[in-house]
Amino acid sequence: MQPVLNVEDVKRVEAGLTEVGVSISELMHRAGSAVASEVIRMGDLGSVAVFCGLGNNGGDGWVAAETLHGKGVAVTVVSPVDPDDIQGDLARVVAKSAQAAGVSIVVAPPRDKVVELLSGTDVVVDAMLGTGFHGTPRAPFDIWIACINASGARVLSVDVPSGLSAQTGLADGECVIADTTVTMLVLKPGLLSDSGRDACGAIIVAPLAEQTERLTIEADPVAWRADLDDYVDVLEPASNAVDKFSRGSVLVVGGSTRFVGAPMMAAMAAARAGAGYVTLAVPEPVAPIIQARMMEIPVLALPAGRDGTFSSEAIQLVAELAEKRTATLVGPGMRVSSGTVGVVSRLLETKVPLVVDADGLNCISRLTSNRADEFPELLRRAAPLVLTPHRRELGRLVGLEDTPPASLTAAMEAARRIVWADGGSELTVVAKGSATACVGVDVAVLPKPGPAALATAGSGDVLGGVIAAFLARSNVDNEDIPVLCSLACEVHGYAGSIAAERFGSRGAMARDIIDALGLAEDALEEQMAFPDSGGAE
Ligand SMILES: NC(=O)C1=CN([C@@H]2O[C@H](COP(=O)(O)OP(=O)(O)OC[C@H]3O[C@@H](n4cnc5c(N)ncnc54)[C@H](OP(=O)(O)O)[C@@H]3O)[C@@H](O)[C@H]2O)[C@@H](O)CC1
Ligand SMILES: Nc1ncnc2c1ncn2[C@@H]1O[C@H](COP(=O)(O)OP(=O)(O)O)[C@@H](O)[C@H]1O
Ligand SMILES: [K+]
Repeated sequence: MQPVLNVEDVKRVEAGLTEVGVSISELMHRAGSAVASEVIRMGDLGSVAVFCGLGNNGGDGWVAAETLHGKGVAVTVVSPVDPDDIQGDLARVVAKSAQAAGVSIVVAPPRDKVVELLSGTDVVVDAMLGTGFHGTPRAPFDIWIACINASGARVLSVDVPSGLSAQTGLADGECVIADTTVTMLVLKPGLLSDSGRDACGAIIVAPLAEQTERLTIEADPVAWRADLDDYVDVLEPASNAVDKFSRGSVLVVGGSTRFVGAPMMAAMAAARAGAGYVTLAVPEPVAPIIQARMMEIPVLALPAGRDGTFSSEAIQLVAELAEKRTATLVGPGMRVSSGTVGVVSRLLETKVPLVVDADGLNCISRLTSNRADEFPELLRRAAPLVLTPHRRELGRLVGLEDTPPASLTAAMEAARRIVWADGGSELTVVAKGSATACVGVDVAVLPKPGPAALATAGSGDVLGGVIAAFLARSNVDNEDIPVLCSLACEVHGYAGSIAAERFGSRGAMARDIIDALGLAEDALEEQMAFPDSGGAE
């Protein structure tokens, strides 16, 4: 797994490196030379334009420009001010050095000059704004960013695309859309989430020093990005000596007269994700409709109230059904009523692995008056418990119903309030979004995010089914459940890619993701076994 550090903690690595004798100036030289190497690797370098800002991000750009110039590349630096007028000492020194070496410099060009320069440029190095960026890009950078994005040149961003927050992944104004981002020392969360996913292109981490890895771990990574080989041990190896029960049995509890599709999708997804036996428990009025559409999955009709949701008579029956299965998923399409709240709280008392999704989560919010983090005894149990909220559901769980988490880091923070209050390794919160974090008490694991095709109604029900199937199929220790959930997210994401290929990136529906799950898992397993064979990136 690769560590991800909050931007403020990157400073601790920087300080640690200074203590072992690697100065900031030395780091800047190494950063600039890492950028230059990557530019050269990009090839076809007729001419390169390096757009520099006034801080150390700009300093990296000046070093890269001088290095490229020294290798005979035609390079022009675009700077808002003359090197002598750069305020920061470090950046001024490297800018003057580049100037003395004969690098061509254009100072404060008007927009039409920038456009003209870009029209003859093959590669742009974006060294305007780095981790010191805050707010909205001011002139001239706002103009330069727009011109660069419109230019069609290949773009390499230094540390982070200018205009993007390396911490939140949000961009208040326009940000550079890069083909490649060479980020210094370590991954930062904003590169992996929200607008960062579109802006960064391929991300290359330049560690800059051999001590970086140790110092990064000492600086307490906010999350770990999973690699395929991290998943090798979390699922049981394939065997022919199985029957349908030993392959894992899943109970899906959900549905109401208002929502019939959600529990069906979750149950189908659990079956496609390899559970040998899936049973669906739904309120009695909708059971015949659902059974008529489900061939492989038995549907159990449980007592319902006049509102079309589970009634209190269903509570004990559901618990007894769950105790006979390897894992249970509760929530899809269930609505919030006194009966469904009772079902969820009773299931939490059982001894079986449990996934709570959708209205199951809203039942927990109802039970705790939106403060799940203040009632840890409700969630504390011996068997695994996985909550799968999207950001609005997560907000409702922790008193942020009016201001749900708006970034990956905010979502991880909200999820941590729940898991840290609980304190046990049985609980994992899968904080879903355009980037998802699987947050346990000791670690937050970031799966490789799937395509935007996943943003379609029912896609969350599918993920709930996959996680339940994986819990049913796996024997991992509680500590490894965040990794197991991360694998479930990657299978879901890969299935989204297959569905998008088949039905179009905008046409894929949740049912298509379900149908691709089995192929997606096979393909991922193949990539795990033969990591160098390529496959979907
Ligand atoms: N960490 C490390 O070990 C290493 C870090 N390194 C590099 O240092 C970078 C961080 O450098 P940094 O701290 O100087 O900040 P940086 O991103 O250049 O920005 C500051 C400048 O931007 C300006 N500015 C801010 N907001 C703005 C806005 N909205 N619109 C316009 N301007 C705005 C701000 O102006 P101010 O707000 O102060 O008026 C100031 O002039 C980091 O990303 C990496 O590339 C490497 O050298 C090697 C090792
Ligand atoms: N832009 C996106 N890129 C990648 N994955 C996404 C994106 N938007 C949503 N997802 C994923 O799709 C799923 C949507 O879940 P959810 O919001 O619960 O949907 P629903 O309630 O409609 O079933 C989650 O797994 C989420 O991580
Ligand atoms: K930048």
